[in-house]
Amino acid sequence: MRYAHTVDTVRGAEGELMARLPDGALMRRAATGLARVCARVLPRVYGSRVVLLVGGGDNGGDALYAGSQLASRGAAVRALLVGSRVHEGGLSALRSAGGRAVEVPRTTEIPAGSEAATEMAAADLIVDGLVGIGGTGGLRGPHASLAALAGATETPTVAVDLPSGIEADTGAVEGTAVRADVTVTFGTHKPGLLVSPGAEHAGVVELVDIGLAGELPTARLESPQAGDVDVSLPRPGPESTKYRRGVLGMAVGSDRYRGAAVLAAGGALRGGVGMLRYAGHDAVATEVLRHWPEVVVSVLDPEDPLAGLPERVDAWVVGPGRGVDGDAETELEAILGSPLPVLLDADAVTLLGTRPRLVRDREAPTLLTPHAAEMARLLPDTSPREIEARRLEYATRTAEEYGCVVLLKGSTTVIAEPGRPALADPNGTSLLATAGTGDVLSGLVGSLLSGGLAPREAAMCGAYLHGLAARLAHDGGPISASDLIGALPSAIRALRTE
Ligand SMILES: NC(=O)C1=CN([C@@H]2O[C@H](COP(=O)(O)OP(=O)(O)OC[C@H]3O[C@@H](n4cnc5c(N)ncnc54)[C@H](O)[C@@H]3O)[C@@H](O)[C@H]2O)[C@@H](O)CC1
Ligand SMILES: [K+]
Repeated sequence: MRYAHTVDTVRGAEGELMARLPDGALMRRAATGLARVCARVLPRVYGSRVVLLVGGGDNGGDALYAGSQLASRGAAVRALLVGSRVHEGGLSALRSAGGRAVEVPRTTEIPAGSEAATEMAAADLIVDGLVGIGGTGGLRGPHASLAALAGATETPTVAVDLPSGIEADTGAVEGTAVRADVTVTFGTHKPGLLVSPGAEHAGVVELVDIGLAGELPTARLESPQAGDVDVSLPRPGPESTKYRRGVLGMAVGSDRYRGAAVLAAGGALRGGVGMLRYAGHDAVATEVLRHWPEVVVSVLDPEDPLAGLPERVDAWVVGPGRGVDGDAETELEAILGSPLPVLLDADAVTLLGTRPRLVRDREAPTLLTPHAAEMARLLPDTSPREIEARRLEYATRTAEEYGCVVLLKGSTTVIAEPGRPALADPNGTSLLATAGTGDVLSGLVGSLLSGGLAPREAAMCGAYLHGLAARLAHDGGPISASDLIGALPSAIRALRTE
């Protein structure tokens, strides 16, 4: 698991630790770790050209001290100072090691042809020490234009603590932000490094141990790795039967949207469900059976659909392609009235927007899996764009307001449960941005719910495997939701070799 803590928590922990250590010890640890990573990124340190972007705070101080270490190993290091002040200790260390520093004029626009821009383009490495956890709001003045000019070069870029311009606690990006190839972060991850859009600016994230672990409380956010999914995933043992492995009920798809049912069923079957009981009208049920003969189908009578819903199941998936008419609403109400775990996706989430009490008043485990537009129907005062910009915040808010577990789909899948650390899936990929992948996810996560996992863990494992399957299915061209189903078994197998 990767753990991330908010700025306030990091500052508190650093304060405790600093009180017991000699002055400057933490910054020395941070700068040494940073210099080590920079040396790995450079083809060779001796003779290389390094440009430091240095803001007025301790983030700039880290860059200056690391720069001094590279300079003492023979790199030509030049610092561009943009803050209204500069870390004096760092600056004198750089100068003593033979590095040079120039003040950048504090005009807002630094032109593309300026000396600073030319130097960045010609360098072997840019080190971004503009702002770290002390940054507030979008980058201002020369900070913004240096970040933009750095982004216009091909020069490898290492960000100090976090890419300047991303909000440490949320991953929100307002305006220009540095795009790093590698981010060297200190003591613990910051949420913004694990959640998009911030995560997309961070590149490979390297954590430098500065001795903070003992001072840190429970994380705000966790990001599962292959081993975490591997230990949580239910696997059949010698005593398993189809019933013990879990029976999933599925009220998904309609005569109009038959594909949703076929895809969700595929996700459940390849996710390892013991038995899948599908309920739907004749045409869609026939289609499911044609694709997956192993499914046990209940054909619903249009005159009395509730009577045909299967009873002996361990969990339910409801919603994708099911519609939002009166029948769909009555069915949703009936299923939520059971004491079983229920996953609500797509149309079921839309219906919930008009009947929030259906979940708010429910005590049994409930998991919602909306994308941003569906989530916006649950939080009428917001918009999909706002949700995408602040995923962690809105997933957490929805979980709290509805009193259930929420998996917010998209660039970074975020999972929130009241009172528990949120989870950020590390496997997000734009390969998944194609119709039907959400249906596969609902079936996959449903199979894990029926196998006995709690909603948060089922969502964590499902999201991880879903992204991994997309990557494994990808051989250079686009993939479709059906390819994803085929790759799920390899994704489960790959957990042990990742
Ligand atoms: N506190 C500690 O014990 C340690 C801190 N370290 C470093 O210190 C950093 C935090 O340092 P600071 O608290 O000095 O803060 P920062 O260096 O992150 O930023 C503060 C400076 O940036 C300016 N600024 C803030 N937002 C801006 C914006 N949007 N546009 C332009 N300028 C902006 C401020 O005016 C101030 O000069 C960490 O990220 C890390 O790199 C490390 O050395 C490890 C130890
Ligand atoms: K930075």
